[in-house]
Amino acid sequence: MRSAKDFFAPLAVGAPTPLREIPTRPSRAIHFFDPSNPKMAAKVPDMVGSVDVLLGNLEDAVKADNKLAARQGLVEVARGTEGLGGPDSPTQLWTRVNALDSPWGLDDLTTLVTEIGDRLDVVMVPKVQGAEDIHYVDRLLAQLEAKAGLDRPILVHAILETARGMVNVEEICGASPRMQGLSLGPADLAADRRMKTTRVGGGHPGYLVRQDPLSSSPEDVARERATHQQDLWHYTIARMVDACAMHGIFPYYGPFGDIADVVACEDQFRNAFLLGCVGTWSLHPKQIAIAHRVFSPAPEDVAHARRVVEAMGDGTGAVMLDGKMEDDASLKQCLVMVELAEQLSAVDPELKQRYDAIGTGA
Ligand SMILES: CC(=O)SCCNC(=O)CCNC(=O)[C@H](O)C(C)(C)COP(=O)(O)OP(=O)(O)OC[C@H]1O[C@@H](n2cnc3c(N)ncnc32)[C@H](O)[C@@H]1OP(=O)(O)O
Ligand SMILES: CC(=O)C(=O)O
Ligand SMILES: [Mg+2]
Repeated sequence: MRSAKDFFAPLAVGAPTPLREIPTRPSRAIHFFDPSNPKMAAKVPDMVGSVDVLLGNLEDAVKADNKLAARQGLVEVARGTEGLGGPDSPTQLWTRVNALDSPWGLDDLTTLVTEIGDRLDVVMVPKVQGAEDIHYVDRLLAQLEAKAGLDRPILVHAILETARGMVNVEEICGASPRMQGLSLGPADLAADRRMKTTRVGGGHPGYLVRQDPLSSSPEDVARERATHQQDLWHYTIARMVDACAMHGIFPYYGPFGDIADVVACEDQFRNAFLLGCVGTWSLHPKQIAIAHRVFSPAPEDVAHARRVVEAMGDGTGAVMLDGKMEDDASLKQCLVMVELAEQLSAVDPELKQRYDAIGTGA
C-alpha cells in the first residue's frame, strides 16, 4: 500500500510532479476523429478554436489494419496543427488509446508520449476495470514523461464500460492524482451487462412506466394509457457523478450514436448536464454545436443565479426572491452556475457577450 504522503510524489525519477488539483478547462465537447482517415484529419486544423477538445481516437471505430496509421496520423496532426494541445491552447488535445489488453495499447502510449507528449493533455483509457489499470498507466506515463523530459504531467481519463469498472468506480477515480475524469461507455457497458439494447447511448422506447388502469377489469387494463419513457443511463451517470465529485475530477456523458437524431441527442446531453456532467463526446461535426449549447448554462439561468448571489449579501440567512426562498444552500447551487459561466466566458467570446447582455436579468 502506498502512503498517502507519497501520493503526490512522481512515480519515476525525473518525471513531473503530479498536480494537486485538476484544472477546470472547458471541455463541453470532446470531438472524436480517426487520424487514419485523411478526410477527417484534414478537417482538424480548421476546428482548432471552435471546439474545446479534439481527440485522436486509436481504439474502437478504427479498423485493425489502420491502427498504426492512426497512431502515426495523430503524431502528424499534433505536430502540424498550430494551437492544438498544451496548457495555453484554445483547444485541448486528447487521445483514446487502445485497451491495455490489446496488442497496441503499450506502443500507443510509448509513441505518443515520446513524440507529442508536450502537446498531449489527456489520455483516455478504455475498458478500465479497476485501480490496477490506472496504477499501470500512471507508472508507465511517469517513466515515459521522464524519458521525454516533459515538465507537466499528462492526465488520465477512464471510460466506464464494464460492470467491474462500474463496481470499482470510486477506487478508479481515486487511483492516481492524474485522474482527470470519467466517461460513460454505453455500448460496451450494455454488452458487458447483457442489457438488451443495440443502440450506442440514448434511451429506449421499451424502458418505460405506464399509468395505472382505471380498474383491474380486462377492458380497463387493455385501454390506452399514458406511458413515460425512462432514462436507461440514469443510475450509471448518477454513480459516476458522485464518484467524480468525491475525488475532485470531472464526469462526462459519452457517445450518442444516432447522428441523425439531433433532438434526442440534445435531450440525452441535457440530462447528463443537469445531473452534473461537464461535457460529452461528439462523434460527428454536427454534434459539437449541440454539446457546446447544452453544456453552457442558459443566460437566463446565469442571470437568476447572479440575482441570488447579489440578494444573499454575505451568503448567510434566507431571503425571498420572486416568491421563492433562497438561502446558504441555494446560493451554493447558484455559485456553481456563475462560476461555470465565468470559466466559459473566458474562452467563448460569443457566450460572454450573451451573459454580459443579460446581466442579472433585473
Ligand atoms: C462506441 C464508441 O466507441 S464511440 C467512439 C468511436 N466512434 C467514432 O469515433 C466515430 C467517429 N465518427 C465517424 O466515424 C463518422 O462521423 C461516421 C462514420 C459516424 C459518419 O461518417 P460519414 O458517413 O462520413 O458522415 P458524413 O457523410 O455526414 O460526413 C460529412 C463530412 O464530415 C466529415 N466527418 C464525419 N465525421 C467526422 C469527425 N468525427 N470529425 C471530422 N470530420 C468528420 C466527413 O469526412 C465528411 O467530410 P467531407 O464533407 O469532406 O466528405
Ligand atoms: C464509448 C464506448 O467506447 C462505448 O460505448 O463502448
Ligand atoms: Mg467502448
